[in-house]
Amino acid sequence: MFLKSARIKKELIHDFREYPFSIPFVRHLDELDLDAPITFFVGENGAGKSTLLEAIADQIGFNPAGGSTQNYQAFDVHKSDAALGEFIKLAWWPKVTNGFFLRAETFYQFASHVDETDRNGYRSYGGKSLHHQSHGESFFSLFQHRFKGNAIYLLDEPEAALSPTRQLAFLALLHDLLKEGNVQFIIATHSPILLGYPGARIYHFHENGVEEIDYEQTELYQVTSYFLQHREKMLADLFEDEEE
Ligand SMILES: Nc1ncnc2c1ncn2[C@@H]1O[C@H](COP(=O)(O)OP(=O)(O)OP(=O)(O)O)[C@@H](O)[C@H]1O
Repeated sequence: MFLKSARIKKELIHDFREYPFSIPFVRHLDELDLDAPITFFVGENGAGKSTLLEAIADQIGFNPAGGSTQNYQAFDVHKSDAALGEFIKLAWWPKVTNGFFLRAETFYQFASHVDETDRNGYRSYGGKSLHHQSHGESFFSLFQHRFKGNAIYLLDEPEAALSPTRQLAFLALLHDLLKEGNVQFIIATHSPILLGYPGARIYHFHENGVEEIDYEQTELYQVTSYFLQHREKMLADLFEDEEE
């Protein structure tokens, strides 16, 4: 583990009505402990998970549009500035700058950037251009070939392109990397499969701040398991109004 915590520099914030300070968790959170090998961020759409992940990436020196320190500002994506970056303070022991910030929505641009700059036969990406692999294959190639120890990985919805089977394979890959003990992951997710990684720390982002919760307490787990067990009832309730 490398990154111990992220503190919000409240002393620099003057107006909580302005974005990104208007996101509810920013007002309520002072410091978030991150001293776990694997930390998940969960919560409703718009709760601010990506905003915090992006700010952490920015402060590490990763390109906030996605990539590593080598890719910093190498490719630019509209609206990729880390709005909260300057307003957080990271505490390390020890500091690392190896790693990667995965953003599903800018992965296409990242793949183009790799096409322009790769000089070693796409060795870090499974031997072929990420554009010549399916969306899920290209994500998985990155995880399989580029992710190594002695590094920190920030992943924003890595499940976006992965089938359930590949998500399970991704868990196995995480497990192999974490076994070595010198790697740290912070992952924003909506996947009940990824979230099931044993012993992970789970932070729930909500209107009143950020709190640590157990897997079974998460809405992701509860809604998914209820849906799978009571699909017909749930759909009937959902469509009730429409059919009247
Ligand atoms: N450039 C921006 N200007 C103003 N508001 C923004 C901007 N970018 C994001 N927001 C708002 O900030 C809030 C937090 O967005 P963020 O993307 O961090 O949420 P999230 O928890 O990652 O959501 P999701 O689960 O949908 O990915 C949202 O309400 C969003 O609309």
